Amino acid sequence: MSGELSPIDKAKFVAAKRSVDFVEDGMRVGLGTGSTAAWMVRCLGELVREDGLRIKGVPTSTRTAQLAREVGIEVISLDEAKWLDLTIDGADEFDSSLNLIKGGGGALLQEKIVATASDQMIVIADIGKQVDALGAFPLPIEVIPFGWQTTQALVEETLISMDVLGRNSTLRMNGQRPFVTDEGNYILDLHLNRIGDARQLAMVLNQMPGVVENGLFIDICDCVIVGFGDGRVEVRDINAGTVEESRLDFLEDDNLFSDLSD
Ligand SMILES: O=C[C@H](O)[C@H](O)[C@H](O)COP(=O)(O)O
Repeated sequence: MSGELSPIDKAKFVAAKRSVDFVEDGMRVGLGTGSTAAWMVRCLGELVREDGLRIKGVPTSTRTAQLAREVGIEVISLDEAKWLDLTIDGADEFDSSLNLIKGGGGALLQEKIVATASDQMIVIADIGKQVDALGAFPLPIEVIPFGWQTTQALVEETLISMDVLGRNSTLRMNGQRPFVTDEGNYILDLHLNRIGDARQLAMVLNQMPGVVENGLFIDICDCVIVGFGDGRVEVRDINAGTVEESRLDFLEDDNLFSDLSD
């Protein structure tokens, strides 16, 4: 039951639950990837099945596509949708300007394409993801497998010359083999500790041959919904400059939450 869930899981759940209030009938919705986004997909599925909500979902990974179909959401490709009303996704870090690090689950490339093709991007996160400066979470960059070590050396040399990085990047592994993204690429995690100029870093990284995309999301997120372990939720809208607080008191009664807690 719900009592067995950690405060972080409760925080993720309440942020996800609040986010589906922003989904309206007929919308084309980008569906993020990760543990927080998975709660959101389940909450949306419940609305589809029980309230007759009609939406089309564009998943950002094969994992999310599978979950969305399982819970009853109609899945279409981004090319079928062409443009999206809203994307809801998790994040590994967010700062006060709502710039993000994403890609802890390796889905940054599709996530960035989908979020950029949306009228609005809402991030859902537990309060532990909030930082003063991005970079404590290792910054993922997606690289082409061909010559990846040469790309890694180029990245490191360039960042050392910018005083951003010591020789400290790692190839993400899946057991004994490199982790492979949905697009067939590898991930390098850059251990930066603190990123001074995230906008400049994002541009420099994407200019390097072999780098497909980086996990910095600059000026893409419009709103973050922050969940707390006690059921409190804050909706922070960067464009409106507003913070709306509420509390979800349903934790013990919520069917979906109880089901997932078992
Ligand atoms: O590649 C993965 C995504 O960027 C996730 O949204 C991010 O890693 C956050 O995941 P979680 O909600 O599991 O912390």
